[in-house]
Amino acid sequence: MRNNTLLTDLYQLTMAQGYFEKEKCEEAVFDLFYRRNPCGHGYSIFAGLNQVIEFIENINYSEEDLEYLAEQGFNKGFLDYLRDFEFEGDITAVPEGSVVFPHEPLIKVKAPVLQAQLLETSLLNIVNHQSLIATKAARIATAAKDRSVLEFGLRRSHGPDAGYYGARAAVIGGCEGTSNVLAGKDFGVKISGTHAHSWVMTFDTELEAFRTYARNFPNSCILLVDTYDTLESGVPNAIKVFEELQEKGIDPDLYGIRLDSGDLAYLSKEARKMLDEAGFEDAVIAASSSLDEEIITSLDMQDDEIDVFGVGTKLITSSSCPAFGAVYKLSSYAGRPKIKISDNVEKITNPGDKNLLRIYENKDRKIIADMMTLQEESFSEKEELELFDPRDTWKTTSLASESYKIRRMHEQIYSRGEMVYDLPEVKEIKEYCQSEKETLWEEYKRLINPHIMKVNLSHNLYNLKQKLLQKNGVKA
Ligand SMILES: Nc1ncnc2c1ncn2[C@@H]1O[C@H](COP(=O)(O)OP(=O)(O)OP(=O)(O)O)[C@@H](O)[C@H]1O
Ligand SMILES: O=P(O)(O)OC[C@H]1O[C@H](OP(=O)(O)OP(=O)(O)O)[C@H](O)[C@@H]1O
Ligand SMILES: O=C(O)c1cccnc1
Repeated sequence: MRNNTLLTDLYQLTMAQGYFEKEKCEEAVFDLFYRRNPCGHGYSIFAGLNQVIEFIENINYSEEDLEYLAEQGFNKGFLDYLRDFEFEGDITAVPEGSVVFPHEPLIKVKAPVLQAQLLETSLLNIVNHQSLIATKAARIATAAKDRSVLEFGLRRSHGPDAGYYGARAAVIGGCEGTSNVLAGKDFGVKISGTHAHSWVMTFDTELEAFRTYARNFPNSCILLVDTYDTLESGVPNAIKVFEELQEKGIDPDLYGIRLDSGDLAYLSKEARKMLDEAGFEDAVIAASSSLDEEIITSLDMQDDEIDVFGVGTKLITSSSCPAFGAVYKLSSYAGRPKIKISDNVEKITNPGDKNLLRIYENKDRKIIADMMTLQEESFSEKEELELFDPRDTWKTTSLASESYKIRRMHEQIYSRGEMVYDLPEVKEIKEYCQSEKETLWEEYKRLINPHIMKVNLSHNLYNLKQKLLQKNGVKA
C-alpha cells in the first residue's frame, strides 16, 4: 500500500515547522465544510470518512520521507518530531452517507494547531472526491426512480484511485452495484456486468457469440444486442438463445439484453414487445451510452422500458460539476473563536467550536432545518424553539415544544488521539444513506431548482459572529 503521509501541500509542512519552532501548540479547531451543492442539487451526500480515518491511522513519516524533507531544508528537530508523529486530538464528524447542506461542519478537528493543520490537504482530498461522486450518484438514482443504476466508469475515471474510491462513493450515493471488481472485493459491494462488442465481433456470427456467452454464464446472461442491428439481429438472436436455455431446462437468475446505442427509448420499447411476445417477460433490459440524470429523466418521459441503467463517464467524473469545493477553516484558536472575513458574504466563516443539530418534524421524521450552535449550548425538545434566517433575520419560525426532534449530527471519531468509532461497512453506509434521503421532502430532492434547506445559526452563535464582524470593522 502506498504511504500517503506526504500526499499533502508543502505549505502544511512549512507552517507545521513554524509552529514547532515557536513551540506554538495551542489547541485549534478546524471545520471541514463546503459552500455549494454540486449541480444545483438540493443536498449533498457526505462520503469518504472511512478513508479519512484510514489516512490518519496510517500517518507514518518513513526514514526515506524524512531524508527527502531534510533535503528540502526542514530542520532536524522538526523532522525528529515527525518521526514519532501521532495524532493526539479529537475529531467529530457526521456519519458517512449523511445528507448534508452548505456551510455545515462535516468534520471538526480539535487538536494542537500543528497537528490539525497537517491533516487539511488529505482530509479535503478524500472528502471532496467521494462526496462529489456520491452526490452525483444520488442525482442519477433520483432520475432512475425505482430502476437500478450500475456504476460502469472505471475505464474513464481520472486514474486508478478515482475509479476505485469513485465506485465506493457511487454505491453509497445510490448505485446498486459496480463493474469495478477490486472495489467490489475490497468494499463488499455487488459487482455486475455484461459483455463488450469485441466479444461479439470475435465470433463468426452474433448468434454463436450469444450462445457461447450463455453457455458460460447461464445464470447471469445479459447479452449486448447492438453490435450489428439491434432489432433485426441482436434481439432476435438473444431470444433464440433464451429459448435454447429454456429447452435445456435452465431457468437463469438474471437474463436479458443491453442496449448501448441508438434511440434507447424506442429500442427498449420495441425490444420489450419482442421479448414479451416470445414469453420472456422477466428478461431484463439494460441500457448504457453516455447516460446521466438528464438523459435518464428524458428517457423516463418517453416511457422507456429500461430496467437497469449502466452509467460510466458522466458519473465517475461528475462531468456536469467537476469539483465539490469543500474547505478546511480555522474556527477557534487557544480557546478563542476566530472568523475569516471576506467581501463575499458566502465566504465569511462561522466562528467558534460548534455543534450541528438537525431538527426533524416529530410526526413524519422529515427535516425541518439544521442549526449550528456553539458547542456549550444545549436545547430541549420540551421547549419552544425559535429558528431564524441568519441573512434575513426577520424571517423566523417557531416550533412548538414536543413538535420536533433534535439530533446531534456529529459522532465522536477520535478522542485524545484514540480512534473510538466503529467503522461501518459500505453496505451499511449505503442503507443509511438511503434512509437519510427519505428524511427529505420531495421538494428538496427534485433535480432542478430544489427548495433550499435552512441552515440556521443559534442566537448565541449569530451574536458571536456579529460581534467578531464588528470587531473586524464589518458592518452587520
Ligand atoms: N431516446 C433518447 N432520448 C434522449 N437521449 C437519448 C435517447 N437515446 C439515446 N440517447 C442519448 O443520446 C446520446 C447519443 O450518443 P451518440 O451520438 O454517441 O450515439 P450512439 O447511438 O450511442 O452512437 P454510437 O453508435 O456511436 O455508439 C447518448 O448520450 C444517449 O444516452
Ligand atoms: O457511456 P458510459 O456512461 O461511459 O458507460 C460505459 C460505456 O463503456 C462501454 O463502452 P466502450 O466503448 O468503452 O466499450 P464497448 O466496446 O464495450 O462498448 C459501454 O459499452 C458503455 O457504452
Ligand atoms: O459490464 C458492462 O456491460 C460494462 C462494464 C463497463 C463499462 N461498460 C459496460
